[in-house]
Amino acid sequence: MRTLILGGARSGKSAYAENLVTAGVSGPGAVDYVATGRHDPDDTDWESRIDRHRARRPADWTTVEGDAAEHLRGLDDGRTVLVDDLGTWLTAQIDDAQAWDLPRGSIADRVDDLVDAITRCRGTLVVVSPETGLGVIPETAAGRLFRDELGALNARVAEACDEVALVVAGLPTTLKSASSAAISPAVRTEPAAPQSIPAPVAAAAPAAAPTTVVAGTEARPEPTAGPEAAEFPSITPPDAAVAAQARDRQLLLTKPAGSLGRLEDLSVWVASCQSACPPHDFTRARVVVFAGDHGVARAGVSAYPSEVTGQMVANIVSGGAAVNTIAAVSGAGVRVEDISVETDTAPQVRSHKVCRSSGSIDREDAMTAEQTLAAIAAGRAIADEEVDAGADLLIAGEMGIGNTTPATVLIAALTGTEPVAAVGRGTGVDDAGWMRKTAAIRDALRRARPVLGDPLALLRTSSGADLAAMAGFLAQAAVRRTPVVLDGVVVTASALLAEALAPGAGAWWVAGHRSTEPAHIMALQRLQLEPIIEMDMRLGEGSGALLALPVLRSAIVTLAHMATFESAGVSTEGNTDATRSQATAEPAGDR
Ligand SMILES: O=C(O)c1ccc[n+]([C@@H]2O[C@H](COP(=O)([O-])O)[C@@H](O)[C@H]2O)c1
Ligand SMILES: Cc1cc2nc[nH]c2cc1C
Repeated sequence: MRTLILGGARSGKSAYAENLVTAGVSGPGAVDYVATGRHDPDDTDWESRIDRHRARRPADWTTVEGDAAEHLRGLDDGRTVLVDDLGTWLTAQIDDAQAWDLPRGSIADRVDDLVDAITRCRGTLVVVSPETGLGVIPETAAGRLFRDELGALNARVAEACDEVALVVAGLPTTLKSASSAAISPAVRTEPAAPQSIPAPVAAAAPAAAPTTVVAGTEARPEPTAGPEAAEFPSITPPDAAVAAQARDRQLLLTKPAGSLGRLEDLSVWVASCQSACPPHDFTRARVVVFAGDHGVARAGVSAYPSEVTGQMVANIVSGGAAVNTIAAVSGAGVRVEDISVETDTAPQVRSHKVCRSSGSIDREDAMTAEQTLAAIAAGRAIADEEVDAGADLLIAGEMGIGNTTPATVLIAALTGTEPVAAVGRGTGVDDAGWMRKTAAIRDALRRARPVLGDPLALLRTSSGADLAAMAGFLAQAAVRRTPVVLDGVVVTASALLAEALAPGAGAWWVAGHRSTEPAHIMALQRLQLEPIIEMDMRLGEGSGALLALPVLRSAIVTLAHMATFESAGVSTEGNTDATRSQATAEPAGDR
């Protein structure tokens, strides 16, 4: 896939391109950043601009300087390359050819060479280029030459690329789209009109094989994993000795003992996860959005059609979803993974794809046993990739039309709740849709009950590949001693299964928020987790967890950076033993 990102000066084109690359990268160290700007020690403004760009890039990216065309030609299939940008590349070519006073076209051979390399590039390529042709005609001959040469170069590169976007004032507009993945009018901001929801599937429909096929349009072997995918080592809890140190340190800080309330518990938890008191702020917080479709959506259980799942994956890749905007404020990187989306998605987000849609759990298994293991293995591999790339805080988010149905089934099954008490409105189904959803959940629960004591079988019959992958991800985060902020009802349903697969994993998680879904409350109670915030959200994508992240960061800075009574010369009078013992008491169990 080749993508060209155009934009004016300070339009946000580089940040957009970086986000595009980061959202889809499948492994650590897999990004080459081709820096086309040349250093000029005499130009401090230019040098500080280069520094700013460099500081923004993840540490595990490889910076490549030199001949961009040559680098693109030598590339392996699996690599992702960001070329930033063609304006400085062109300047260097004109400089080298001393062509500023020559006629247009004097560096045609170099332009041909680059366009040829882009056309043949086998990796995933994102090219940034300035759009200079919209302003006033430059006053100098050199300025006019540059503008014209760049306009011609952009046109040729746009021709060679599959997708082209123009960024204006930070907002991307798609000029050329590779596939139907572009958002269609089916993505609504309001719930669908009832008549657009497919008719419900008859409850007595005969059981069928799961509607799962091999991913991708190209022939690709279905991913496999052995039984070891679901075997987790015993989980070691966060460091209890450091937790005690952190509690003691809280008492030294310039505030009445216990006055920061739950912030104090959170700071103790982070310190114990990091085995460090004082704890440090997260250096690489990451949200991974697990995307998948669900056959049960065809029973009319959601307010939106299944096509929205693939369309929203493209939206997340482009940086336009809620998760992208909130992550930017909370200081987290975004990655989206197509685990089981029905439609085709961009190649860079589907390297862990297990199947196209999961089965309709009201009448068939969600997956085969092999796919269940492959999905858990995918989630574990994604967690490993993130931790290996330096992630020190993980968030699981999800996107999948119909996914609150399997989530509710899992939670109701594991907490012994009646469907009517657990079923929520999801994306906003109307009353008729809610009744169809309740009937589907009732039918799915009937299929789930015989396998309640077997987490693997429960995932296979009653979840989805995306939920199974999240369970693997959450459990593996605990194996890797990496703290996690949970999101809404779907992520928390997967967390219940992760705890069943890897007992003790829950000690590494906090609940970011409480969504409006009734089943979410039950799942949180079962995990003994108290949500950090409650904002009546029901979006998913990791949005609620991301909103809680600044609270977690605040907990860290208070414990790490507040002055002590001693250092600030503040009297400890009144900081009585009574308040002290109250504050040092073990947290009530709920985090
Ligand atoms: O996170 C939640 O608690 C939550 C609650 C309701 C809906 N969602 C999102 O909405 C979609 C599922 O809703 P539905 O109605 O299609 O089952 C899926 O993409 C979720 O991310 C998420
Ligand atoms: C547009 C849309 C965005 C979402 N994000 C998570 N779930 C979603 C569901 C819909 C329908």
